[in-house]
Amino acid sequence: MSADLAHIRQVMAEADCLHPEAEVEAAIDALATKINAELADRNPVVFCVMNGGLIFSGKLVPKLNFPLELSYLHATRYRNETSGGELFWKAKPEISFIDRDVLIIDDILDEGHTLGAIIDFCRHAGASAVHTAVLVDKEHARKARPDLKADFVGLTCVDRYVFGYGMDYKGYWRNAPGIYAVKGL
Ligand SMILES: O=P(O)(O)OC[C@H]1O[C@H](OP(=O)(O)OP(=O)(O)O)[C@H](O)[C@@H]1O
Ligand code: HPA
Repeated sequence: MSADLAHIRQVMAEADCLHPEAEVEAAIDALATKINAELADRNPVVFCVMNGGLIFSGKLVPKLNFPLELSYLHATRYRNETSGGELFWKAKPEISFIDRDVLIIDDILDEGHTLGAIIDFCRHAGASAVHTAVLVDKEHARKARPDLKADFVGLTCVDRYVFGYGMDYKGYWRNAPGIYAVKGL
């Protein structure tokens, strides 16, 4: 079904900006500094989690100043909806990472089902260490594994449905240049 573009435009017009572009860019800079300090000698395989991780990865990876290999994987459980379902692998990693450090880059750690499943997959597939970077960690008490934290977190956000910087509202506004919360959600 095609999207109602008037509704999509209205969502942007009415959204609350939680983190403007300059703040997000500063957070990405700070994350890069930390990752450069911690992973410089690890020769990692870096995986962008599509689709949401695309913008964040594109901004972060060029700021990493050490040798790495870059690829992608695609696991999804929201499928353009605003609540999650079962995790579905659209693309498993193709590049080998046996006995390698892996760095997973995703846009948001919400309930954590997605990141948890990706970490499990990478460990079972032979990664020697799995590091995780998320642009946003959403603060609430519904985490699938309360002990699961991302190693590198750019920003936190309140418990609302957010979009921008790769995160979508019904497939749209991944291009929004800041992190916005949908009115009423
Ligand atoms: O912590 P969770 O509650 O599991 O949610 C976080 C995941 O949900 C989103 O992906 P989505 O399933 O929407 O796929 P997409 O990236 O292709 O939009 C987001 O990009 C994370 O990967
Ligand atoms: O708040 C969110 N926004 C966009 N995508 C998401 N995936 C999980 N939570 C969210």
